[in-house]
Amino acid sequence: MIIQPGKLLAQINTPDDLKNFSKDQLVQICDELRQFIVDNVSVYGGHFGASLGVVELTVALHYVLNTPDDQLVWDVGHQAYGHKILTGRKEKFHTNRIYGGMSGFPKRKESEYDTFGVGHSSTSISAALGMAVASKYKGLSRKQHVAVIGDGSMTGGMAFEAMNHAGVSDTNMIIILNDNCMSIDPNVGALKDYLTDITTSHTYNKVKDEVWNILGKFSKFGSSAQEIISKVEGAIKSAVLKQSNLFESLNLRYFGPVDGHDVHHLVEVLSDLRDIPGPKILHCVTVKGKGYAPAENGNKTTWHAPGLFDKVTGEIYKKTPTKPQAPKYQDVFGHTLVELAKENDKIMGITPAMPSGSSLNIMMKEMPDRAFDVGIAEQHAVTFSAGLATQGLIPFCNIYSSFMQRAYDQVVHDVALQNLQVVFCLDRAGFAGADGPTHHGAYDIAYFRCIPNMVVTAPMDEEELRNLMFTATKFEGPFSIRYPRGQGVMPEWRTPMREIPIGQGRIIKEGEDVAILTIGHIGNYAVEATEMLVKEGLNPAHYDMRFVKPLDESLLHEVFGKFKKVITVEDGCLMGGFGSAVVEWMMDNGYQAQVKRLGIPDRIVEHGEQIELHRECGFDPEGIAEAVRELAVVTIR
Ligand SMILES: Cc1ncc(C[n+]2csc(CCOP(=O)(O)OP(=O)(O)O)c2C)c(N)n1
Ligand SMILES: CC(=O)[C@@H](O)[C@H](O)COP(=O)(O)O
Ligand SMILES: [Mg+2]
Repeated sequence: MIIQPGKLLAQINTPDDLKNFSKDQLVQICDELRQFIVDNVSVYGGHFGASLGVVELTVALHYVLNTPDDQLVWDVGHQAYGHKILTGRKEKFHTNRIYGGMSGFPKRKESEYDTFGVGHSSTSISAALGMAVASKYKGLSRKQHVAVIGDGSMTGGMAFEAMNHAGVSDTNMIIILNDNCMSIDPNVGALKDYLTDITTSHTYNKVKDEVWNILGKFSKFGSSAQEIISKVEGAIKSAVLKQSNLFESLNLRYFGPVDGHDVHHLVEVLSDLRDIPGPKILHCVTVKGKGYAPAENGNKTTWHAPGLFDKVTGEIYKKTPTKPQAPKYQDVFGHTLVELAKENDKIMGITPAMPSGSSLNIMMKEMPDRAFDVGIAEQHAVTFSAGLATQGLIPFCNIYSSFMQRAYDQVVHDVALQNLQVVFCLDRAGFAGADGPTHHGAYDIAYFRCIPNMVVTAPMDEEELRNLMFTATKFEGPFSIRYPRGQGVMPEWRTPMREIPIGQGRIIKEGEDVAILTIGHIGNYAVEATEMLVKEGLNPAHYDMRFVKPLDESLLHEVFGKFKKVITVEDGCLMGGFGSAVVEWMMDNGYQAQVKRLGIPDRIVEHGEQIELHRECGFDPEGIAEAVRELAVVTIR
């Protein structure tokens, strides 16, 4: 079903088309753009509240700027649906995040208007600054560079590293701080309080408006007039604000706060700012979910990415299961951590800005002094955990596999080198699904298993997850547990917990001719595959290795002693992953076997449902079965 846009939006395929409309028509264009997003996301899914919140900003930016020549970088990119629709992708917007369709995030290969590939937060200022410095170097002095960054993303350290550099760069750059007081969950930390302070300070805002008026009038009178105004403005601002303005202290001229839903005012402000040289920041106050009542007034976390919903009633569709459902792994983690923490007062919980996504919010609610949302700050989350561990506490640091890439040095330098007891729970390991390659947790097995001291594990089901979490509390060193996005397999998951000997795998099914070695949840596909194969008269064995590091050596002696044909299966990158570990072990121990490794190949795998991506990469149940069939008939050369 292709959804029809409103009358004006129908005439807009590029920002040049937008510029053909009068300023007075922009309000209607915003309404139609918002409606088009509601119509599509309610039926096809995707991120929601963030895009609604920047509709006016998006229209104003493309109206004022000369994109794609002027360069616009969206932070994270989950708010860029309006941008995509206005820049040539309205017709295919219904394929958003669907296998083979357009990406849910800006992507350079998708459009020349997508200046930078995004998905992970807090990169926009660095990227836009790089572009701005390049323009300056090339003598393109009129070109503008804009980074649009949310208040949540502004809590990421990279954003501050970039502002520190931008402040001394003398480049044409506007940072737009889209402040809606929300990350996915409510935003946290002292910066959030600081921004609220500015937004609500009446005295400051009154003076600011007056300064702005003067500035607006004189901004076109050349650089010496601007310099004087800038000094006056700076003096007034710091006299008025209790503390000096954070951004001004970093040499970024601060403008705002402005109403991010007043498209006319935004057009004026952006037109003025475009003519002011140097790095500057515009503080826009917006409402996440703006213009769609259930999202604007309801639970903003739910409406961040609500799934499909009835756009008229605002009812979010939930599947009504006919039989008891297995829980999500994240919920098993969340409840189990509380259970463990009740028994062991050393246990603490840490998440960098994903309390709902990781289910650490369960512990945050029950034990607020022992569970922390530290903002979008993966590096800090890891080193903060390391600090806790030095004091004899046992931090469970829960980070999505792909976001953990940010904190690699902290894992090595701050945790592993000191052999500290930090438990890393890597959620969303394996293919993330519709979020695509920026979010796939493809590399963690490879990048963790090469770190000395690190134990690397993956549970095949809920019971195993609980056992591994329990085991981690007894192990005095770094311990990682990876599990995927989505449901497990055990509706009755509250099993008693037991300690698993470090490095011990298990046999799932005896067999002959071919052995399948799996790691983690994907082992359930191997169970399906072996059931299919048995019906066909084949009888492969199946082992769930549980540990990538240390590997279960006695089990491997048994496997390679008995089988000359082995298949490894992992929902992780083939290069350097679990299969590689098995082959290395085989070589080191003098065995010879034909080994077929199944997993994520050495290329970028795009977005789609997890099962579609598993199929594409040949490790869905049928793919595993086919690999066994092929191997069963081939003899070693
Ligand atoms: C490095 C990293 N950590 C976590 C996330 C998950 N994440 C995506 S959007 C988001 C909240 C961003 O908040 P903000 O920038 O204020 O944007 P808003 O949704 O409020 O518009 C988070 C935590 C991410 N994309 N990247
Ligand atoms: C944009 C972003 O990074 C998050 O919103 C992410 O899409 C959340 O993923 P989950 O839905 O798996 O929690
Ligand atoms: Mg926000």
